[in-house]
Amino acid sequence: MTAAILAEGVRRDFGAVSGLGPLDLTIDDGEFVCVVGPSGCGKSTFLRIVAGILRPTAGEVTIATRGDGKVPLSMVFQDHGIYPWKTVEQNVRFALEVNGFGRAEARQRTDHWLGQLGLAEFRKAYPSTLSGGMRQRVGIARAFALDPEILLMDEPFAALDAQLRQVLQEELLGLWQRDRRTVVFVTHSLEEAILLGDRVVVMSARPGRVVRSTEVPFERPRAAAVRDSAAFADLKAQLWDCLRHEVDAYLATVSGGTDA
Ligand SMILES: Nc1ncnc2c1ncn2[C@@H]1O[C@H](COP(=O)(O)OP(=O)(O)OP(=O)(O)O)[C@@H](O)[C@H]1O
Repeated sequence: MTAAILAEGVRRDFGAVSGLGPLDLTIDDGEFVCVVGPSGCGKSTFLRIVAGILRPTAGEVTIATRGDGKVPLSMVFQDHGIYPWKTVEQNVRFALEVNGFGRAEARQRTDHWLGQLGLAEFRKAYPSTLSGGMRQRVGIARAFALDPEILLMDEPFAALDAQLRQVLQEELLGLWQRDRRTVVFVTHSLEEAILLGDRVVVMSARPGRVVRSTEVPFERPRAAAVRDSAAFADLKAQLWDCLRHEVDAYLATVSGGTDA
């Protein structure tokens, strides 16, 4: 299998602060990888480097796509990343049109995804009039509508209520099972990571490196009920053992006030 994303020795410093790495990670074409790690370890920084919106201080990320989609790569940001001066509908349609979708297809995809995300009746609303969770749904609708070959998601469901989160997790699983796009999904929830991912990557405390990479053994298609199995609980406990060590390291730096 070919690598869709190959990260080699990727580091990013912010002034005197080492934000990330060196990080090495290979993500296969069509693989769904979930990334967990303590707060501030560099998860968003890594995604932004993969997305090409931030340069690494050292190292390299190589992206290889199949070329069978109109959009090679798209990202759902933690802070929504939507335009405040465009309506909900315009935010989604504009992204499609600038990425080469014709007007009719852009309209059809916009309608479909606004409907899927419960935003149809808010299509004419401006983002400032929406709740944080709704703004996040606009960002998700836009990314899903683009159907990119590589989808980068930075805690996309964190601001949503539990029910909507579950609906969208299942929607994302369904989409992925149909098209096998490459997905890199950052989350604070181990449960979400195990439910969705082919693999869970645990990052160290800042500057984040990969400390564990574990295949998720549950068969696809996967439903939310897999969460109730003993094997799920067991895997979650194993990953938490590893993650807790890194969270403790992070807490020690915060309470010690060190910056190294
Ligand atoms: N523009 C910036 N200027 C200065 N420091 C930055 C900048 N962006 C990120 N950092 C620092 O780099 C480190 C990694 O940040 P990043 O946001 O990637 O972490 P994260 O793992 O995504 O955090 P969280 O889980 O809290 O969202 C943090 O210590 C952060 O403060």
